[in-house]
Amino acid sequence: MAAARAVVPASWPERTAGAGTVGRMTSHDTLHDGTAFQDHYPPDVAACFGCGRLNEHGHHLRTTWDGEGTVTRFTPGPEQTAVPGYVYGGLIASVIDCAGTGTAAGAAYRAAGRTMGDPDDHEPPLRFVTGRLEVDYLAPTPLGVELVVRGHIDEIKARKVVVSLEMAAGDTVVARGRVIAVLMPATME
Ligand SMILES: CCCCCCCC(=O)SCCNC(=O)CCNC(=O)[C@H](O)C(C)(C)COP(=O)(O)OP(=O)(O)OC[C@H]1O[C@@H](n2cnc3c(N)ncnc32)[C@H](O)[C@@H]1OP(=O)(O)O
Repeated sequence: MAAARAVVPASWPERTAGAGTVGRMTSHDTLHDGTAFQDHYPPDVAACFGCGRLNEHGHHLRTTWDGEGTVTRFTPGPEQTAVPGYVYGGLIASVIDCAGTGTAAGAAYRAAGRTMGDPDDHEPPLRFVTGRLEVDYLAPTPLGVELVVRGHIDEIKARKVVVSLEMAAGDTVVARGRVIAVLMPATME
């Protein structure tokens, strides 16, 4: 356990709602302009295969606020087949993963009273990686249908955000997941 490696501003804990609490909407929260959290990732962490806008081969997953929660939408192509007509489970996990880490980043900025992409914000970026990913596959996921993942922030601490997620294909909930997102350690820079 090496808290000293955390890339987190000294002011962070005092500016959150408090360790162990669920983040709430604040008056500082202005990221409701249609841009996605991933649109504002610094270039050095914008190459993720799932959500990096700079990865030309990736999925370019984008997560936005939807009220107090978040939403991520993705329509798998036919190359994402598991068995004919149905989506590969690893892809489903990937979508939940990046929806979770994206939600964590958005929630952390919101809790800190910061706005992602604010050019006047010179504090260190809050970058989250996956510490734990859980996925329950509840129903076969049809190809050719937009998948809608809704994220809910369960817990925010200084170095950790826990997000629960639900994926639907049309009216059918096909998967549920949970992501424990942890501030990216300096060793990954
Ligand atoms: C930046 C955006 C890029 C896009 C990211 C897309 C998602 C990804 O694919 S990321 C790549 C996959 N993930 C990785 O490679 C991460 C590899 N793992 C690591 O670097 C470390 O183990 C890391 C950072 C997860 C945790 O580091 P560590 O120093 O152990 O964290 P630490 O400070 O002790 O723990 C912080 C909190 O997280 C919890 N935690 C850490 N790891 C885990 C885990 N595996 N399971 C559950 N909880 C965990 C701790 O219990 C602690 O919680 P609490 O405060 O409640 O006690």
